[in-house]
Amino acid sequence: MDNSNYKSGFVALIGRPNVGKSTFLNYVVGQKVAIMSNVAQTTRNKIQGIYTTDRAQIIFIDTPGVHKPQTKLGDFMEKSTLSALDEVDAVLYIVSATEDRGPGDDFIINRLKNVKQPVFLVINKIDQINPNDLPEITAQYKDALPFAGVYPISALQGNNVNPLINKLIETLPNGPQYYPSDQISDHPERFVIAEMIREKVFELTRQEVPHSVAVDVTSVKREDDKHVHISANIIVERPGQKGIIIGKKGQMLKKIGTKARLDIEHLLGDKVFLQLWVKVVPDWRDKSAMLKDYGYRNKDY
Ligand SMILES: Nc1nc2c(ncn2[C@@H]2O[C@H](COP(=O)(O)OP(=O)(O)OP(=O)(O)O)[C@@H](O)[C@H]2O)c(=O)[nH]1
Repeated sequence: MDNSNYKSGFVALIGRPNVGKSTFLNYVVGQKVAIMSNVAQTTRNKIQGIYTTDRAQIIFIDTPGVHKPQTKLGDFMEKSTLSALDEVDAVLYIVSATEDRGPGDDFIINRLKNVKQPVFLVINKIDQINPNDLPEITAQYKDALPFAGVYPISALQGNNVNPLINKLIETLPNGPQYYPSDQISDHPERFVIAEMIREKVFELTRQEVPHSVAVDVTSVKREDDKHVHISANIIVERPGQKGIIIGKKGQMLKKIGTKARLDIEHLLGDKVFLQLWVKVVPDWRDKSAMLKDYGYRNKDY
């Protein structure tokens, strides 16, 4: 096969929390790789989703929501977001059509001013607005940067996503297919498994448990060619949070485990035994050394 016209490259997704970055990634990559939630700032790591066809490969970097750092974790997240921008071939700046431009956007726009690669403005959630309002929404952003293109989309329904992908491919340099076509994420399985468990914790406990929850997958063992045994710790900051996650007679933890197991089985295509423990580690977010242990590694993600 002649590969000389093959296009490939890295694309960063950037935008305020909750604008739909994970939803976009999931739509394009076609499988659940990034945590999705109504709660802001759940995407803590740069998660890569890989889109591959016979003419192009796009490796998406899902940056955490940009926000003002208050803890070492926040600091770390911000650094990794910004350094990602220097390494990519294009940037998708995603905004939500349902929210006005705010200080968070000004912050991002300021950072993007130094980016030399093409930046596309993606206006998401257009399924939520009256089409007549689109010009007014677009006007809030369109002159803020020399955008390489403006794309109103619905990441949830897929509207107008294909033209955006085609334009992105056009923009990318000629290059090799970096990853095999069946690979959707270059993260270790453990990371995706931890994210799936974290997602269930948020989904089921809602507002009761704050974002100071980490999941540490301690072992993934294959019993035979159809069965996988997984152990993981859910790490919280306070005993009260532990109580909520365990629930009355362990009911909540059981529910979290069952829902997470089904997702993990779907991911791995195997039967899974999932064992969950809840651990209290006070102030883990402020302990830099421990961030490493819980998988927030600057180099890897
Ligand atoms: N109606 C509608 N809802 C959307 C669309 N895209 C995302 N959402 C919803 O918006 C919420 C936030 O979406 P996410 O994909 O988690 O947002 P995110 O930008 O990754 O958020 P962070 O991880 O906090 O940075 C979810 O409830 C999504 O279902 C869309 O195109 N239309």
